[in-house]
Amino acid sequence: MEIRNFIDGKWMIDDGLSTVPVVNPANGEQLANVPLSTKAQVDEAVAAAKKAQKAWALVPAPKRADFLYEIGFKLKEKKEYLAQILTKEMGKVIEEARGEVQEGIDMAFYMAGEGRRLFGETTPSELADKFAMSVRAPIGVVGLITPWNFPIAIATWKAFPAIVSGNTVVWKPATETPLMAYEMAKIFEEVGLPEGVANVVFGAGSTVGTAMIEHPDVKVISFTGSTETGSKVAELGGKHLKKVSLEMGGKNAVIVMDDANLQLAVEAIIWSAFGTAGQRCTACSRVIVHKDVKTELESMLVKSIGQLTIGDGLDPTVKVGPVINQGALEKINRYVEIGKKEGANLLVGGRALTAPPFDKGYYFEPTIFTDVQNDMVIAQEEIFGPVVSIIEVSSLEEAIEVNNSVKFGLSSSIFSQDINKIFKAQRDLDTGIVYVNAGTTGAEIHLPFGGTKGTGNGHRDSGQAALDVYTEWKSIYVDYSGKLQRAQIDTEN
Ligand SMILES: NC(=O)C1=CN([C@@H]2O[C@H](COP(=O)(O)OP(=O)(O)OC[C@H]3O[C@@H](n4cnc5c(N)ncnc54)[C@H](OP(=O)(O)O)[C@@H]3O)[C@@H](O)[C@H]2O)C=CC1
Ligand SMILES: O=C(O)CCC(=O)C(=O)O
Repeated sequence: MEIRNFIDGKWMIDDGLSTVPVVNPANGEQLANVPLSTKAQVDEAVAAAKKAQKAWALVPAPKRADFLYEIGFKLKEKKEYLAQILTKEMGKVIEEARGEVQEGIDMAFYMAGEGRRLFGETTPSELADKFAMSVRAPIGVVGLITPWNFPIAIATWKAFPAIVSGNTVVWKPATETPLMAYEMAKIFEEVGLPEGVANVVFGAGSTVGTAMIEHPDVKVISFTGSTETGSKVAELGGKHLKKVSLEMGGKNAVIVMDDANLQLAVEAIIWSAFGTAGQRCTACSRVIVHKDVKTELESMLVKSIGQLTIGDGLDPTVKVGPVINQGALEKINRYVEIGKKEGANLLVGGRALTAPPFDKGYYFEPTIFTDVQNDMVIAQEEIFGPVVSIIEVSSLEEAIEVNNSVKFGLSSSIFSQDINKIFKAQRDLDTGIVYVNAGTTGAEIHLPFGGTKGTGNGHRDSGQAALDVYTEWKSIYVDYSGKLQRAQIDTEN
């Protein structure tokens, strides 16, 4: 199958472009070819988006929202079909793929609801016969750059709030996982979204992403990906005075206190560390455990890991699928070797699986290191694979300090039954998301999603907060006194 760019409501025939294969990480099967677009396609897409934007902004927001409802219904109708493709291109197990498509459906309906809200403010004026209000105004053409680990959900977190608030979008999906974007473009076409409102341009980040950021008609860049790439995006965006929203890496921890329900903590750690083979920015990659329960927690974790089936995510009995590609496998392996050299003890796992039936895909055993010191590389850097470090602490204060000592600030979690400890922790943990008696993953789409420090730059995806990325506040004063009333004139003296 040849994937095509979707620009101005049309499928482009870019015969001159080179292509790269899209590969199923579970078994090496070639699924499609994706074009490597150039600046020329970006220019075309941005021109189409710019042309469409003025008219789109004048469509009443509830009518814009009607398209999102239609998109939501289509996603629902195609949920199983899309989930199967998602598992094939990205590797996550089918129940997680269904969950991801569901996030897209939820986001479509949630943001469609915004078409009848998009609340502004009215306030009293200082002056008589004067009305004061503020409204959200669209910004223009928005560029979206998305990663491979959530190839549909993250795009919906960005595209839907942008579209409902009157912007038009140019979306560059990750080259590794273009099929979800291709399917989404088909849905844009099927629901009759006006030409140019949503455009999809496939290709390498260094070419297509850069061309989008540098384009003078792209006013906002919304990026999710690694901290390394995000900082390049911010630098280039800053140079071109773009509004840039960044969601980047994480080094998330589950804190297990001495009074925790250990069974619950174990289930949460297993799910949030090894779900999606650890390739979530919210994945648990550190367990910060109170010394009094460390040994018991470790033996429960080892027992639980033994029950995880590894394999092709399309098999419903499989709990841990492959990682995305050979490069990821090698990166995870490197970190495991570093951990061993640093003196951490390998409790379980630690190897890539290369013998049949795993030899055609990219599989890594769920891995736990224990006796990890907080300053070790494996305790500080994002590994983005199924590897967890256990760090022992003696108090809640120490647990919070360890949690906060990394350069990232996305998600954290505490297991305790003591309300005082829980409230202290939710106040002092410095991440954008805090879970209590639950793992570090599983964000809901109607709350802000994002993090502090090296994870973000102050913006958020999802929830009402996402609207702040795609709108400008406009304050409007209407004077109906019929005379010139001068504000800011002090008449008292
Ligand atoms: N905080 C959050 O919300 C989330 C963060 N992440 C983070 O994303 C990372 C994994 O995703 P991954 O795709 O590898 O991340 P990358 O940063 O490599 O890529 C993300 C996107 O940026 C593009 N890109 C690459 N280079 C540039 C560039 N110079 N200019 C503009 N765009 C560029 C990529 O394109 P291409 O690859 O096609 O070349 C891709 O579409 C992890 O670090 C993870 O923590 C993931 C999900 C959520
Ligand atoms: O697990 C979650 O809450 C969402 C994770 C996510 O979006 C990501 O890892 O990219």
